[in-house]
Amino acid sequence: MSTAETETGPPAWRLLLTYVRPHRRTLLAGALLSLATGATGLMLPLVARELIDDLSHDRTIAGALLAMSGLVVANAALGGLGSYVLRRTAESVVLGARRSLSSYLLRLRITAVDRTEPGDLMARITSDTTLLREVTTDSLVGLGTGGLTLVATLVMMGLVDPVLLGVTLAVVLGAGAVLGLIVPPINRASRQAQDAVGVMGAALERILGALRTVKASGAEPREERALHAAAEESWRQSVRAAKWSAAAGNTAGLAMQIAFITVLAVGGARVATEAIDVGTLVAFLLFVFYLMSPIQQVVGAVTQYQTGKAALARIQDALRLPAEPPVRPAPLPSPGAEPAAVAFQDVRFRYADDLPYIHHGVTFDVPARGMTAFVGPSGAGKTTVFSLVERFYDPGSGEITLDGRNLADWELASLRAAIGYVEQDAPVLSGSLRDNLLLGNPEADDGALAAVVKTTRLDGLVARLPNGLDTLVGHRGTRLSGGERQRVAIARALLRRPRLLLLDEATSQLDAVNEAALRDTVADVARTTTVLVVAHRLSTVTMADRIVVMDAGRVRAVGTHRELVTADPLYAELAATQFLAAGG
Ligand SMILES: Nc1ncnc2c1ncn2[C@@H]1O[C@H](COP(=O)(O)OP(=O)(O)OP(=O)(O)O)[C@@H](O)[C@H]1O
Repeated sequence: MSTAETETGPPAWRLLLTYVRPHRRTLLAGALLSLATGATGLMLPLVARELIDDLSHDRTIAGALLAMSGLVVANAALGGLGSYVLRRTAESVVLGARRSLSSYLLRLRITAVDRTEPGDLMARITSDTTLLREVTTDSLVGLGTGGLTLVATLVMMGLVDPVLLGVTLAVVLGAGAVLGLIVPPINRASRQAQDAVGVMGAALERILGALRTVKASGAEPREERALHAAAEESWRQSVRAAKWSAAAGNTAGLAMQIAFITVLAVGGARVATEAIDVGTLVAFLLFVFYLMSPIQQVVGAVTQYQTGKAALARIQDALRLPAEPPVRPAPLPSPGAEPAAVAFQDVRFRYADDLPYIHHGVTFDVPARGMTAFVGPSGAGKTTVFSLVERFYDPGSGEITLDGRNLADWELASLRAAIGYVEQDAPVLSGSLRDNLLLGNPEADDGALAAVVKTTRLDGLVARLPNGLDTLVGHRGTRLSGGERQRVAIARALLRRPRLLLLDEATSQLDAVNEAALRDTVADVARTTTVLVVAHRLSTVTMADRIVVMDAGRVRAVGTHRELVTADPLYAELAATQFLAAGG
């Protein structure tokens, strides 16, 4: 996702408000506590003036001292409570953003996933959302409470001495103009720093996902350089943002010092001409001192918002990726449910508008029950057939039906609930063997689990493992062999009691004994379920009820093994080479 994508769409603050809205009451409570803290601070100069007045008129100062002590204690207590409430709210905002973003990412369409780096998406959930914490407390509350305190302080100053207020305002407004120039680069640098964190996440994911290959290829130094480059870019941009933030903070600090000195000089002259008394000057100077905090707060809010805005823009980019509608989980087929029929009618499909067509009018008809094998050279578009049946993608034209009903008319969850899908590279997720098997049907009871473990010949493995089904299989199932992963994937799909089983056969991985056993299992399943197999083995194909021969995105022949060997030269050639040469 490029930085340019942030230029469109609603402003970042609107997204921030969406996350903040559920917490508006606690945020308001925190803001009120902050204001109360500010108010107790504001009252101090007035009491100080009383104290000086009492001293100069030989009155007792006990009352004033007591009031000052009370105000100091109240200031500390309210301040502490306020900052806790605000921090807690900010964490809740982060939680809300993480929840909604992670739910959204789970619903991403596969087309969107094809175009993005998982590592970068991960950074958006982990790192970018974290930045919302400061935006909520520092920016929203800072701007609100700091702004109000600022106005209240200025009003008090105006009441004490309008002339000195004019002097103060002149200095403050001058500083404001300078700040207007300093702030925009903070946003740019922050966005680039966060983008670099995303690049780093993507590079990390790429390396850790294939660490064995990286090591075997001796690619560590190059990959290390790529990682370091991304980390350094983030550092460089963060330092740039820090430089501008520091300049902004110090401009505010400098403005206050100048205001202090100017007020001292002008106020001193006014005391000399008896326009005001010393107590008024001291009170005004204290107000200038108290002005420091809200001004710093407002400046901090504005600079902090630039970082938050950059993070919000990255979150917004992720939320603009195409996603599937939210689904209610659909019930799995009940035992003995009717098998499904599948048909493709003149389907044309390409993975993206700028890519060539993969299917150029694919047509076939698979009746309910039985086994249909898809064969053809590598890249013919066989796996793509399965992706379309699962509605990972939608066809450009033509019609795909399940039970005679267009896939687009199915509720996505019900459609997928009817299907068991075994991918070619048989993904296994980290966690236990049991977690992996139950992934598609968490309700399955121990009996069903044991039965499926037996039919997929995983029982020997389970008996050997130290913790049986509860043994952890490692990241992507690295603690299992390729053949075991394949069998786990098949068991997982079978446990769903699918009405349609899509089996993308692995090109190798199963030994002869297990292969024969699984063939029997699949043949068994095909008696009660519709089974589609992308076949790479002649042994699978010969037992199929029908074979669909695909080549370059078209169906060139349909028939049984016996028919096709004589009727279709490509099939005859594939069969002669046992599918291995072409199926690769
Ligand atoms: N997500 C994707 N984005 C873009 N192109 C893709 C994508 N997936 C597959 N392709 C392309 O689509 C074509 C068909 O792929 P497909 O996986 O359907 O072939 P296949 O017949 O199953 O091949 P094999 O027998 O090697 O598994 C290939 O040329 C591939 O490069």
